[in-house]
Amino acid sequence: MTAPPRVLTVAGSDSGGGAGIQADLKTMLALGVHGMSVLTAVTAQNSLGVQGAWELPVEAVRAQYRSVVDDIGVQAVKTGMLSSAELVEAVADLLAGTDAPAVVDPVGVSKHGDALLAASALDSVRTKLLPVATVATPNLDEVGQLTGVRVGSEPDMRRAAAAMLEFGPRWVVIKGGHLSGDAVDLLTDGSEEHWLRAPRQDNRHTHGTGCTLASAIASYLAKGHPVPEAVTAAKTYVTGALASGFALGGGIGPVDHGWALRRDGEG
Ligand SMILES: Nc1ncnc2c1ncn2[C@@H]1O[C@H](COP(=O)(O)OP(=O)(O)O)[C@@H](O)[C@H]1O
Ligand SMILES: Cc1ncc(COP(=O)(O)O)c(N)n1
Repeated sequence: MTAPPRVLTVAGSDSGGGAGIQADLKTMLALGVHGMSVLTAVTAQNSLGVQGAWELPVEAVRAQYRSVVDDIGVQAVKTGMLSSAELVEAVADLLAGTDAPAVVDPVGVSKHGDALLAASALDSVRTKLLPVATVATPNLDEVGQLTGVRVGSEPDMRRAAAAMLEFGPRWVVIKGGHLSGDAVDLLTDGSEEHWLRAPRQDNRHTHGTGCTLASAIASYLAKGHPVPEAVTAAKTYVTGALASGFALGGGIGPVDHGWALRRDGEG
């Protein structure tokens, strides 16, 4: 068998298995690419929230990245929780020296409102990380934190996208998941505009949606799809995963990463 495309996630661990590295690797398996990971932080996390978080030393992050990229090679990289300014800057430097598209999910806070990025790291995200992103995928809270643009409606998403593009990513996806009505995301590079619309799933088990979307984009890019096709296919994957998200624990359960594998009616 020939090797599948290789995708690397640089992100934090979610012990509950719904978001972070665990969501990324499950998404990659479901989409038929070889998933690899550089761990940036460990969280004690479950359906109720984040009970603790511990960052890895910057040398440990650099060493994992070099081990993977120098031997195995990557066709796409996805970044998630980066925790501190020091880690943001180290990862931005590593991405700048890698010849593969980078999907940057500028993770700020968890669904429960727990901080996953220090406030002091925001400036490094703006000036170091976003300029090396092929696609940036902020949610509305992250857009607010990074640009100051508050999005309350679809027209505001255009202004938010323009403000994000000023930091230098090639493309931006403004995720409208937190608005009401249809789940609408705006993908743009400043000249093309693609509105990606899916019916809102009436399901509170949405833990990991952002990580899943970004990893799916990276997986489709690694398979050779251009950005608009990759983001459209990733939106279809996350919508299906959300539709069959399930209860686990006493709070917000995970999306179902395996839904696309079970479409043929198996177990
Ligand atoms: N209830 C929902 N129904 C359908 N799609 C949703 C729903 N909530 C979020 N999404 C979609 O999931 C993806 C992740 O968005 P969002 O939940 O806003 O990100 P994050 O996890 O970073 O907060 C987006 O494509 C968004 O439109
Ligand atoms: C380690 C880690 N990384 C990212 C998220 C964000 O995921 P979500 O916004 O879906 O809660 C998370 N909760 N934990």
